[in-house]
Amino acid sequence: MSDESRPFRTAAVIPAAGRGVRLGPGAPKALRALNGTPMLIHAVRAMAASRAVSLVVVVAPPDGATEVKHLLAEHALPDRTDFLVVPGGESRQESVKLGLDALPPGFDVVLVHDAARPLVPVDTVDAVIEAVREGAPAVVPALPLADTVKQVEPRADGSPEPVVATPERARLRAVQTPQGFDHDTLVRAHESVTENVTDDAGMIEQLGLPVVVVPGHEEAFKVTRPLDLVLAEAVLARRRANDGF
Ligand SMILES: Nc1ccn([C@@H]2O[C@H](COP(=O)(O)OP(=O)(O)OP(=O)(O)O)[C@@H](O)[C@H]2O)c(=O)n1
Ligand SMILES: C[C@](O)(CO)[C@H](O)COP(=O)(O)O
Repeated sequence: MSDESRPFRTAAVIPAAGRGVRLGPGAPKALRALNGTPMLIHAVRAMAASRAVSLVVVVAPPDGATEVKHLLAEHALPDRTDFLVVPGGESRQESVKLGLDALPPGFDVVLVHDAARPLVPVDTVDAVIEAVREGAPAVVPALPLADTVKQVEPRADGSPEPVVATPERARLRAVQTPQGFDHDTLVRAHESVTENVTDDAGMIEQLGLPVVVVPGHEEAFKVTRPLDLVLAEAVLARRRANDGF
């Protein structure tokens, strides 16, 4: 974390190297269009919308770095933000690590944000950054669950899975991105945790360090399956109607 003699510097790493298998056949998910603009560009704009974010590192599909550089050059983005593009890896975890490795020195706060969450509002981004600046080593935006969740015993043979527990719903949260971190803590986590995790905050938990939650936002949902594309287009249409955006 920075000392008090200089301001915090914040960078965002956007893992965008996934195929999007659950979305169905087509281009890599981050390059597919929402309202005519690639999902990745929406996600980049969402990070650059925060005045605190001075660098965005895009982790591109392994063979797509040149195409992503062209996309960044072709679309309007804030002048105050710098951009870097690096090729990604086999897993989300590996892609985030490659993005972290590309960060120049001098950043105190790092956001990790899925390209697949293109519509996160800037207030959520700023709330995450603020909580890290106030001293939390790791911060996640999250929402309470609408569904009851059952823990099951998976069955390889396809037979009905037995329920083994019903966690108390009031204590569960659905976690979104951007997740925010003290830079050195996140780097240490990516260097030392070898188990597969589904989010970066999970690595911080494995180091035994605290992770705190700030309110997430319903528009920060992840585009995973085809129906999510319908919802994303509807959110953009509502924004256009409300803001002329
Ligand atoms: N090797 C990978 C895999 C995923 N991601 C990124 O991690 C984010 C969250 O992953 P997810 O939504 O699961 O995307 P995919 O892995 O593309 O989806 P699927 O599992 O359906 O293939 C996405 O922005 C995705 O591009 C990545 O950078 N590198
Ligand atoms: C990081 C994440 O978006 C938090 O909810 C999520 O864990 C990514 O999971 P995925 O299975 O790689 O989409």
